[in-house]
Parts: sequence; C-alpha cells; structure tokens
Amino acid sequence: MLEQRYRWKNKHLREHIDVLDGKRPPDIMLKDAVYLNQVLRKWMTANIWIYDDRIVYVGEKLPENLAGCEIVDCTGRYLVPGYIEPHSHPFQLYNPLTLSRYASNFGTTTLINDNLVLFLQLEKKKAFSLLGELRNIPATMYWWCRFDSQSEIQNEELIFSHGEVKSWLEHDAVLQGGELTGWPRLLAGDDMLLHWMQEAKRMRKQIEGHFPGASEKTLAKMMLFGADADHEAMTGKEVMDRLMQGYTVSLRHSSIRPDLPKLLDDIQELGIQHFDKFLFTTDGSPPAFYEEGLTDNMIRMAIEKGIPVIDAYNMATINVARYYNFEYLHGNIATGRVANINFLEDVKNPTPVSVLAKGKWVKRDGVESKEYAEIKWGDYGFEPLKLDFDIGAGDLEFSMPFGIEMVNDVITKPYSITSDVSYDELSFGHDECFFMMVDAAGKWRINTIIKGFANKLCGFASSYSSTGDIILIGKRREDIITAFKRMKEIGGGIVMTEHGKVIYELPLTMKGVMTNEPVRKLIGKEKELKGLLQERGYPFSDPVYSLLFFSSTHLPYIRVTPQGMYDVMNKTVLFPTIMR
Ligand SMILES: Nc1ncnc2[nH]cnc12
Repeated sequence: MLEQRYRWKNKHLREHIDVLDGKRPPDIMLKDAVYLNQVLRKWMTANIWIYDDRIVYVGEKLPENLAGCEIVDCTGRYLVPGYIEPHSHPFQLYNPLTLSRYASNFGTTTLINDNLVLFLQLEKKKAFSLLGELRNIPATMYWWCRFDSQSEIQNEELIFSHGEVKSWLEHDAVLQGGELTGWPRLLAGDDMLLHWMQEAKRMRKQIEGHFPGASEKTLAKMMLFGADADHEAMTGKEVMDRLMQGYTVSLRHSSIRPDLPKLLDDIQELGIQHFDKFLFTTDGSPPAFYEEGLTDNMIRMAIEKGIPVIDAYNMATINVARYYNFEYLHGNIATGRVANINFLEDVKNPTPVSVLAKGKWVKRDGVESKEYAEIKWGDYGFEPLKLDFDIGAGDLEFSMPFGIEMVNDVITKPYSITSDVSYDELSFGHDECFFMMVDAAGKWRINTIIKGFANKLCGFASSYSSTGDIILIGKRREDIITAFKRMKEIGGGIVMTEHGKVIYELPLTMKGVMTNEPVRKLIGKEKELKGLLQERGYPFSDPVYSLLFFSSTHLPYIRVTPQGMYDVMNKTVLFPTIMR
C-alpha cells in the first residue's frame, strides 16, 4: 500500500540499500538484458535488479543474495521504459481503472489524467481518497487540475472556487494545471485564472494549453502567462509555431484528430531533426480507437515515418518524464526508477510481449495477468444514477426558432428551423431530430432541433455528457420517452429505441458516465452504437465525442449548456434553460 506522502518511506529506502549489500534478495533479476539507455542513446546490456516496485541496480554485477529471486532470461528481448500518456481523459465510457489496465497491456503504464469528471462529480474528500486508492494499482496515475468546466454550468464560481482549485493543485499526484480550455477568459482579464497559473508555477507544476488554431501572437501571450505545452497542433507549421514560442509539443493521434502521420511528414519536411521537445498523446480517445493499442501505436507510426528509433521511444518516455520533472522516477531504465519496463521482441515493434508495472507482471509472454485489484466505485460515489423524475409529453415542446447543425463530429453551428416540428413524429425524409438536454436533477431543460445528426433515429437517450446532464434525441416523441425511461431503469447509460422497442443499451452505472466493464468489451459496444447510428443516418465516425462535446464551450459555434443555448464566439447565452 502506498499511502504515505513520500514515494518510498525511509524503511523502504533502507530495504533497497540492503539488496545492494546482499542482506536481502531482489524480487526479480533481469539477466543480460538488452535495454535502451537514453543517456547514452544506445542499446546496452546489463543485469537489472528489481526490488518490490523499484529498479535498485542496473549494471554488470549479479546480486550476492538470490534466495527466492525470480531470474528472468532476457535473451531475444529488448527492454524499454514503460510508456507514458501525458494527456489522458480517463472517462470516455471506460474509467481510470479499466483504462489503465487495458493501457498497461500495451505498455502504457503511466497516465497523466484529466480530473474534470472527478471535479464535477465528486466531493473533494472522496475524489482525493480515490486518488489514494489508485496509487495502489500497477499503473502509475498522475492528474491535472482543471481551472474551468469547459461549459457554461450553473454556479461555476462555487464549483471552481479558489479553495477547491488550490487544494487540487497542491495535491501530490497533480502535476499540472489545465488544460486551459478557458484561455479566452485569461486574455479578457480573468485574474483568478492567472493566479492559479501562477500558483501552479510556484509549485513547479506545468500548465497545459488548449490552443487550437492559435496565432503566433496568441501562443506568445499564453507562454508569457505561463503555459508550457500544447497538444492542439494540426499541421507542421503549427508545430513549428509552438516550438518557436518555447512550447513542448504533444503530437496528437486521436479519434477526432488522427493527425500523427501528417504531423510526422510535415515536421520532417520542415527539416526538424531534434525531437526532445515532442511528446505523444492519444488525447482520451473512445475505446474502439484503442483496439490496436495506444502509445505503442504512435511509436510504431513514428518509426514507420522514419523518425530515428530511439527518438520514437524517447517521445513516449524520457521526454515526458523530463517535461514533468519526474525523470528520477519514470521514463528511463536506471537505478532508482519505478520498475515500469516493456519487453519487446523487436525494436521496431513497440507493442510489448511482457510488461512490468511497479515491478509486477501485468503481461507475461503475451498473456494478461490478473494483477489488477477491483475498486469499489460505490464507496467513492460512483453509483448508478438515481433519477427521481420522468419525462412527459409536456417536456417535449419545441418552439425555438433556431437549432444546432452538426458541421462534423463535434462542431455545431446555429441554423434557422424552417420545418414544422409540431408533429409527434418528424419525417425520415430529412436529417432534423428533436433534441433536449435535461438537468440530471430534473430542474431545467432546453429543447431545440438538431440537424445533421441522423435521419432515421426514433429515440435516443444518453446520460453520458461532459456535464453529466441527460441528452435526448430522436424523430419520435414516444420513442424518446421510452429511451429515457429505459436509461433511467438501468441507472444511466446510452439507450436507443425504435417503435417502442429498445434496440441498444449500454449501462453506465458509474453516475451515468462510465462503466466498469473491461475496455475490450466496451470496444464491441461502442462499435455497435456507431453502426446502429450510422444505419440511421449519423454521417460521422465518433458518436461518443459528439455526445461528450454538445455542451463544451471550448468548441465552436453553438453549444447546449446548463445555462442555455450558448454562442461561443460572442460568449452569450442566446436562449436560457427552462425550469421544469
Ligand atoms: N477537452 C476535453 N475534455 C474531455 N475529453 C476530451 N478529449 C479530448 N479533449 C477533451
């Protein structure tokens, strides 16, 4: 159990010394291991001793005391440090535990995680004890501290109060502030936001940007305010702009922005040959995007695109560790580091055959181990949703003059509603559907029409959204009500209905936003959801992100938020929510 403040207690440190003195055996000895030494930038051979969760020696020596030590013959294997995901959103249907378990299997054994869902859904005490429990799993979990909700929620200033943000920032497991989705507020003079950034810097923590499409001048201003990195570059030029303004750049490959191949081509065309300021991120992609792997896949793409092999590994390991100032713990194989080691069959195949995480085998010769404990999510407040209200015909009134039109998976713009939406059922001949967002506590609702989401979708309900409120969509009022009812019965989740029948359901029993089902199982469920929606006219590829971002004001142009319909560019509520 790792409950103490220091990474290792004095007692543990003395035990580590005892191993070197032969007074204790190591637990594992990796014999004649060919490993990546990133300081010397070469593959070297050494014996690596592991005691408990730590590498206690790397070199030519053999332990004097081998009683009960597991000696691993490393012939034919290449050892690299466990990969680090520097920008994870661990709540895209999966939860932090199921994601980390799945990721570890692909060699990503350290994740730096968004706290948004914990911040919005849990009281601080529960959230912090969850962070404590997550220290005991084989993967290493660090966190960020958001400064805004990336929506227009009610009482935001009470939720993101100075006291709350400060205690998150001060938490030992929190390594950075951000991501800065609220940066326009900073430019507009928000000194509270600036104060939190200053506090983060005072604590030697990093600030992650969120600057899609930002001009050189904006990037420069944000750097002056204190931002350190950004993961939003979509072209080589944007990468270069960030480097020139002093940023560390996370190259992103995610479901909505699968940009890595292009970014790698572009940066090489621009003549960039030094990669120390680059990291990789999959930016919280939904389960199916991870079917073939996570960070390992990004390393593979980099190697295939001609990035020097060692640099490709460095971008997923030591570069991240240096950026977050934890090189003494992670991102390299050396004495004193946490024993996170990936065993490869071939240096050009980054997907490991075996994985050690905190000195435990989470994968051995291709087989996933059972090392992961369960978490009693209910103890932390992640229980099934208990909605104590119903939706009736009276809720489904649609009189707004404008609706939201989908431009792509996540961007929406306003449009004038011209069709007659007073019928119980809308025609399948067009792509407009009823759309309602209702407060999870049932107090308010906002009704409009959505264009471009689907043309044959009868009823759909989702408690999965970025604010935890309920989204209802469909052509048939009755089917929308049925979908809501079923979603309520299963304790939250995503439900699709057709002419009175439930044709799809995904229970999300952790407050309606996450499930404890393994990621592998979720991949199938997500594909099924996408397939059913596409058969009903959904023209895009990422329904999970469409749902998540309907209320997210860090994206243009019109969003449906708990304050009402929101015009992002003009920062105004166009139409307030209606009390029920
Ligand atoms: N800003 C964000 N919030 C939540 N999930 C995300 N995935 C990618 N960006 C995200």
